[in-house]
Amino acid sequence: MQTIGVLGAGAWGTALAATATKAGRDVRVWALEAEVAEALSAGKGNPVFLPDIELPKMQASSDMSILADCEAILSVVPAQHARACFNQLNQYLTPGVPVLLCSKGIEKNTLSLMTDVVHETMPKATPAVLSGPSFAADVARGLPTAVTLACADEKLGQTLMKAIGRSAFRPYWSNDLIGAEIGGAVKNVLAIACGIVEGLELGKSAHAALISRGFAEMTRLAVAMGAQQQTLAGLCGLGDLVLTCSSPQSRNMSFGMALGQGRSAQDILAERNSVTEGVATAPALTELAAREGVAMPICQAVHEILAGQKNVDEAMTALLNRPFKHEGF
Ligand SMILES: NC(=O)c1ccc[n+]([C@@H]2O[C@H](COP(=O)([O-])OP(=O)(O)OC[C@H]3O[C@@H](n4cnc5c(N)ncnc54)[C@H](O)[C@@H]3O)[C@@H](O)[C@H]2O)c1
Ligand SMILES: O=P(O)(O)OC[C@H](O)CO
Repeated sequence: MQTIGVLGAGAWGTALAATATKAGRDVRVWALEAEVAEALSAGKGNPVFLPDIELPKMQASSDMSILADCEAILSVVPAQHARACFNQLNQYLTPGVPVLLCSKGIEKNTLSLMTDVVHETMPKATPAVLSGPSFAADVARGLPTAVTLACADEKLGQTLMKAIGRSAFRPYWSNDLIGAEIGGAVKNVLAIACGIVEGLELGKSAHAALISRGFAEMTRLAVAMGAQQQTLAGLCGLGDLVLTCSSPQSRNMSFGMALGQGRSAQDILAERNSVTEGVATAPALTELAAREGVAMPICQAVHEILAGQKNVDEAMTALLNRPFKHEGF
């Protein structure tokens, strides 16, 4: 597998394109913004979404036909834009081509996971999922991490791992696509909650308790949707949850911190050109949890705050006054 297409040149698409280039692949990048495509093609990095990081030169275009006939596609557009992009991408795919889903979110209103969106828009494609603890800036700088690469077919999974893996970017194979998707989507909402706890200065004990109970929520939903429990204990679940809930380098966590400090969601988002996936995923997750009959009180509290149904203090008081119960998933 030599020719790799990358759909989306935000911070993560750019970092993955750089990784695959360093791994020796022939990489082609589709960027929505012409200025990003021009800068990447000229070897000037990505001044919009990954400024001040030196990157290898790569072929890029804002014309999606650049992805025609690639042997694999990495999809790295924000979850709420995936469907529109896939509708356009479909015409350029060869039958059976793997589409490795690297974004972390659930589609609003339809409650579709990204694999569902692939099935509905690109029936020729074979979906796979890449998820795990990985800040784009770290990966683009060549700092080491490990991620889950979930693919139903182990042989195809191995081929994809060899195509994009390097010593500093270590994929581990799993056959559990649903587990990998749910882990990545839910951790973003939980990171907003952790940020709120941090912004309210509730202390590190509260922070750790929230991560642990959040992990129980994530696992409950994933298992109810057919995932394997052990997947959530891996890189795409606990691994990414710990990373995203631990550092203001996370957009979701820093968004939550600002909310906890009393700022409005609208004001915080207006200052950003980057995506904060947990914001759109929170309402979708609340609906999905209700549909599956799964209790997700922390994620629901985030949704209630974002929907203006409760302020942060009211949401926190409600969480702390839930009935005592048996621990566990
Ligand atoms: N940045 C990270 O560290 C990181 C790591 C792992 C996963 N992810 C996931 O990758 C996905 C992309 O995030 P990112 O950080 O690369 O993005 P980003 O915040 O750096 O950039 C925003 C992206 O959204 C794109 N965009 C905006 N409007 C669009 C539209 N109408 N159609 C298509 N694309 C549009 C922009 O072109 C750009 O690529 C998200 O799901 C995120 O959760 C990000
Ligand atoms: O900056 P965030 O919160 O979107 O998190 C980035 C990655 O998903 C961390 O693995």
